[in-house]
Amino acid sequence: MTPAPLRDHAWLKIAVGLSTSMPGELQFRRLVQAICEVLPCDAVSLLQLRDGILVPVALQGLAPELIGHQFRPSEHPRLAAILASREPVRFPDDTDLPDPFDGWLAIDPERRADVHACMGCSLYVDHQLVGALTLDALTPGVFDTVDDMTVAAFAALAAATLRNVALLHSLEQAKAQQQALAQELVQEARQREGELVGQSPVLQRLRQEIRLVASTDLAVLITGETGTGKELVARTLHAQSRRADQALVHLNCAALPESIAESELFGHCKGAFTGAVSERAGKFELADGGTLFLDEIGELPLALQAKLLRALQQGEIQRVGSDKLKRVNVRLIAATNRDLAQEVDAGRFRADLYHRLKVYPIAVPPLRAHLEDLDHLCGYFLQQARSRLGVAPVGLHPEALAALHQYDWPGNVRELEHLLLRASLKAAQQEPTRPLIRLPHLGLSAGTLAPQPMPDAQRVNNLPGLRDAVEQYQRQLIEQALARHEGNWSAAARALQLDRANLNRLAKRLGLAS
Ligand SMILES: Nc1ncnc2c1ncn2[C@@H]1O[C@H](COP(=O)(O)OP(=O)(O)OP(=O)(O)O)[C@@H](O)[C@H]1O
Repeated sequence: MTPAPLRDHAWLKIAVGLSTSMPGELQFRRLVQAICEVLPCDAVSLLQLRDGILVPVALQGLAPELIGHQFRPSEHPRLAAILASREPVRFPDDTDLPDPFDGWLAIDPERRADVHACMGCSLYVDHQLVGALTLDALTPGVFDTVDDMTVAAFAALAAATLRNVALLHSLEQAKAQQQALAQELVQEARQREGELVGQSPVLQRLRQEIRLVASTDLAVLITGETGTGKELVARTLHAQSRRADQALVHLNCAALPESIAESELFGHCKGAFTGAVSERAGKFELADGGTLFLDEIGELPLALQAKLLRALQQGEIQRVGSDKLKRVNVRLIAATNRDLAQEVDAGRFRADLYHRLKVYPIAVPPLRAHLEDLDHLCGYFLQQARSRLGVAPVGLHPEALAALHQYDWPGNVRELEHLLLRASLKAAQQEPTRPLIRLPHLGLSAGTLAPQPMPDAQRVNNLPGLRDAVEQYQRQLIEQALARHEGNWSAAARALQLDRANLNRLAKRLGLAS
């Protein structure tokens, strides 16, 4: 066929459609319109193969309601023949094979005319069958003048359009998935947002600091011993910031094998390394608009520290395997129980990153520095334990509370939380209706208890008599034995070389048992 100027125009329109991201439906429609302009046909259909069924995605010259139909190739021999061939297929005008579009031509509103001339071409993308293009006309023999090359060129364009639209669709899906994931993280952050319990001056100051820095976008470095509540402080800070409606993305740098650390932080492209089977966003991208919480930052490998610094300085990240930079707007909160200044001196942490992170340092105090909050914290965790274990309200014997006040809490608030959970379980097992945590339930051996300081006045004026001192010593020995044998009175009696009844009597007299 000799291409006419109008026809050149049609090719151009298709090419422009392919190079833009116009909606899929529109691209398909433009394509079939252009084919009708170039070729002498009355009807064109572009069919997409979905799970073995041909589904019309664009029609020209055919009844519009056909768009909702589905065509099983096994029920339509002409379509089956088109799919079975890599070359354009022409059907003789007098073929016995029924045409799927008989009676559906739009120029025949009575739906009476049968299609006379018919041809079609299968569509392939990367050697994969993706659909079919069909051309129909009422005039017999009209396609005899159309050469295979022109039809094959249209088929290639149709296949490219199908691929283009599928690609755009999957990109949109990936974006939607990413947004859904970010939203999930926001929800999770809200659910896990605990309450910072305590009214001591130390905690009041901590709360003030959180409030002060929350309203800014400054990087915050939270330091403190393990279990002091650094993560809780980070969550509270995010919840009080203007990013509260966006994600708080948590990354524990200590649990990050060096080999995947970069991809976890910055994401990767498909094929960037073995196992990178698909494109994946990193934590930085997921936190875009929100907060990235890097826990245990002191454990981040040196090589990654340099990349993190660059991302913070430039506000741009690069997925592993990609040469494109992506702008991100992320507020960083980092936490560590290491002395980062010391790590810098030892050459294990970059000084420039350290200074960048500690724009606003917050030190979370150890529990022994705010023991005034202990009663309040106990109440809070006992209530939590009760609902977690599904038991009756759990009480705390004054002696047990006194022992908790004597302990020096190397594991801080987390240790208290776990200890009370364990003790609640033991107490509820012994007294299900009115569980009461007693000294032995705590499992604290006397050796771990710090000596209780005696008030000065008592020390001078109120020295214990011998009897009191002996009783105190007996009490201590019994408590130790009970703690060592997890509250088992018979085992404790054996360890103390007493019989069980004598131990009971003695314990009652000393106020250790009722
Ligand atoms: N003041 C507090 N009020 C209520 N709960 C607290 C408080 N401080 C800590 N907790 C609780 O103690 C547990 C440990 O806290 P968190 O995980 O925040 O500690 P961390 O300092 O981040 O520990 P690590 O350094 O080991 O990661 C959590 O369950 C937390 O909710």
